[in-house]
Amino acid sequence: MKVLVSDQISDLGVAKLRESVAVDVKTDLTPEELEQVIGEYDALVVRSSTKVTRKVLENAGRLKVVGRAGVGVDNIDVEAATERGVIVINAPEGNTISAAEHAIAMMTSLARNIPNASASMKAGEWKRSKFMGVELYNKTLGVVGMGRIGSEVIKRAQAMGMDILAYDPYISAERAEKMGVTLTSTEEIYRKADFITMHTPLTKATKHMISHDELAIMKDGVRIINCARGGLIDEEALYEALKSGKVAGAALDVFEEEPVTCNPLCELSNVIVTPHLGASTEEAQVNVAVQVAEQVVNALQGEPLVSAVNVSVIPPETLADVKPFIPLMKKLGSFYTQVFNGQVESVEILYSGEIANYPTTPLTNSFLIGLLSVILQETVNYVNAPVIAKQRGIKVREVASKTVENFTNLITVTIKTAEGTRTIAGTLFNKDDIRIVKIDKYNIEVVPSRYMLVTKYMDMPGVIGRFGITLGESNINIAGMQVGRQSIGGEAVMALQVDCPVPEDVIKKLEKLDAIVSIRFVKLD
Ligand SMILES: NC(=O)C1=CN([C@@H]2O[C@H](COP(=O)(O)OP(=O)(O)OC[C@H]3O[C@@H](n4cnc5c(N)ncnc54)[C@H](O)[C@@H]3O)[C@@H](O)[C@H]2O)C=CC1
Ligand SMILES: O=C(O)C(=O)COP(=O)(O)O
Repeated sequence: MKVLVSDQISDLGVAKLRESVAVDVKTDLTPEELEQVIGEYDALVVRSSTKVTRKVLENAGRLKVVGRAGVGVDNIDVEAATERGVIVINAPEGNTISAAEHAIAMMTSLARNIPNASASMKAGEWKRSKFMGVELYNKTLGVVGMGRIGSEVIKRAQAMGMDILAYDPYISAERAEKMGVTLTSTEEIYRKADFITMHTPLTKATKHMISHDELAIMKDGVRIINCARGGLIDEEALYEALKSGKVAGAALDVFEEEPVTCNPLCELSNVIVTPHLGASTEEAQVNVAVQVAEQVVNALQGEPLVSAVNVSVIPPETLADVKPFIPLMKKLGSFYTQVFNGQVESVEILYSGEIANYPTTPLTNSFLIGLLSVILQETVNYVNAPVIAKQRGIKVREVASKTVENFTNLITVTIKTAEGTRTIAGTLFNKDDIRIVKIDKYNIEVVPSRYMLVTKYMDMPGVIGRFGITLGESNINIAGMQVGRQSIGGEAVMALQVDCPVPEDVIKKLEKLDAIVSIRFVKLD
């Protein structure tokens, strides 16, 4: 496995990657050079500078994961990545404090004219009256976006005695109340706030959320801080409002086009600027680089993820409880496809017992990976498994039940096919010991192994003996055996663990034995 790091990240992150994979660090590639070399890599690690476009992804035949050492993924074409089954991972928490502190630093600097006053004094001047400031105390701060960074900004602003008005359509009133914040509309923020700070991602919905109309209703002399993304504010409209004095000042860390070479906003004396430094602290850079490196390695190794943006992830607090079920689900899916025939129409997965308390979508996707990997040449992973299932018209449904008999947890999969309905169920003994406990109507206790023979036969004396002798004559060692039947003399199922693959001619010999109904060779990874 080979990873390309195309933006400057902490050495500790690179070292973490190198523990498991080969790493090339190339931070000065042009977009064209990136398109040329990306085909050699299994993973790409970026910050905000590298643009991971559809074209880059089209050239990335081996790419499995893009890791963003930071929060915003607006420089990555996530839709194109998802279509190609490329996982996009970010490090959402590592730079929260740094970005929040930067926003506060920008607000205080703006209120007290610190950058201009400093530049003036360094130029040999002593002009006290020119740099009259305003207090933050008792002023109203409008916070647009009350996620991780917005919330940390709020705590710090409250400590400075500011009144907060916040807007975030995806935050509950209860959470806002706990933080001592009034949730309101953007309009009220624009009409009432003395300072406005932006903390939403840049999306189609948030692009230019502040433009001429919004600026027009703002308080005269409002001050605006943007340490989120340049595109949230229409820069031309802001320029006019700053020029006219409607907006007294702006503190900008981010710009519509980066890197900035000749942005007119930089020429205005009531604007203070920093070159996208919100996450540029020693602490944040170590945090995000190490976090993303761990996640990229996990993604390459098919391990569960805690912070992917285009995959349902297992929240870190439940990871230890949910993770052991992933191999069970992959094996159930793979086992199903190898044992049963018929075009799959729908899959219903019933999660019963303790597991019903956890987020189960990653487990459902693990089942789909197992189910689809056997029949498809393309790599099936957590990103494209649900997409492929949908494309093939397979309806997938999850059901949860907290009650279950005989087991602590039981996962029962019911599959409707053109040839009838099939059932397969599995569980874990002692936390991670996988068992398939139901195959269709038969209760059985199968230990899934690398090579298996799953046989339906008529339950009568001598069948199992002759089966064993035939395998022995072909030099195939039996490692274990489980049987399940509903009634004496009726149809029964036998699962045999064998030590090596069973060749086709041996299967043919076995099929010819008396009382054998069907035989399937199963290989589980
Ligand atoms: N300047 C810098 O170096 C940095 C900039 N950022 C930027 O800050 C943004 C926010 O980061 P976090 O707080 O960590 O993300 P987050 O995901 O924790 O919070 C974003 C919040 O925005 C809200 N939101 C989404 N759409 C909205 C809308 N239309 N109106 C109002 N609120 C909306 C979400 O509900 C969420 O609560 C990132 O997306 C990134 O673009 C992040 C880190 C560093
Ligand atoms: O994490 C983010 O969203 C940031 O904006 C930080 O960007 P950077 O990694 O410093 O280029």
